[in-house]
Amino acid sequence: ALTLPIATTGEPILTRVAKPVTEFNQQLVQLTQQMLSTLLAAKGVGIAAPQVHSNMAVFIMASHPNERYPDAPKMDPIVVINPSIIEQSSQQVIGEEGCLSIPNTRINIARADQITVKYQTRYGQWQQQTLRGFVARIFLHEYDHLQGITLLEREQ
Ligand SMILES: O=C(O)C[C@@H](Cc1ccccc1)C(=O)SCC(=O)c1ccccc1
Ligand SMILES: [Zn+2]
Repeated sequence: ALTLPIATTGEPILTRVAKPVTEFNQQLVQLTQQMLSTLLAAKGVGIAAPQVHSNMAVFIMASHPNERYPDAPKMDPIVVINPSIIEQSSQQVIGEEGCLSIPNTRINIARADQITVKYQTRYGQWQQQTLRGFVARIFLHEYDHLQGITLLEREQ
């Protein structure tokens, strides 16, 4: 699977609301494979479909320890499709974030420390999970991308 060009600030795709996935077909599998290759090549911890010019409600989370979050969990990439947030803790944590679409930028963002989420796997199976800490932060960052929101809109 080859890597895809990453949209950067100013490209309209980053400001649009992504559309729900209805066809769990080979085309979707190929998109997720290309998103994963792009994510790994960019050494990120997440990537959303709009960032590779696709308007589908799909993102990948791939937490791994990094200089900013050295104790981040090392996890197998998770493909998240048609996500919704069921609950967010009122307790928030401020943390530094980057964005593959906003190069050379680090912004401190307040996010809920714990969230309950629902999403479909690449096979269309519904999952409901509670996420905490850095993984919850990644989910919320990618979920924002599906709403057409980036760090620049969240910056105080
Ligand atoms: O633009 C993206 O979605 C990728 C972004 C995801 C993300 C980073 C940090 C917090 C939440 C979500 C990145 O992976 S930026 C590169 C990176 O690995 C990183 C940058 C700053 C802090 C921690 C990690
Ligand atoms: Zn981003």
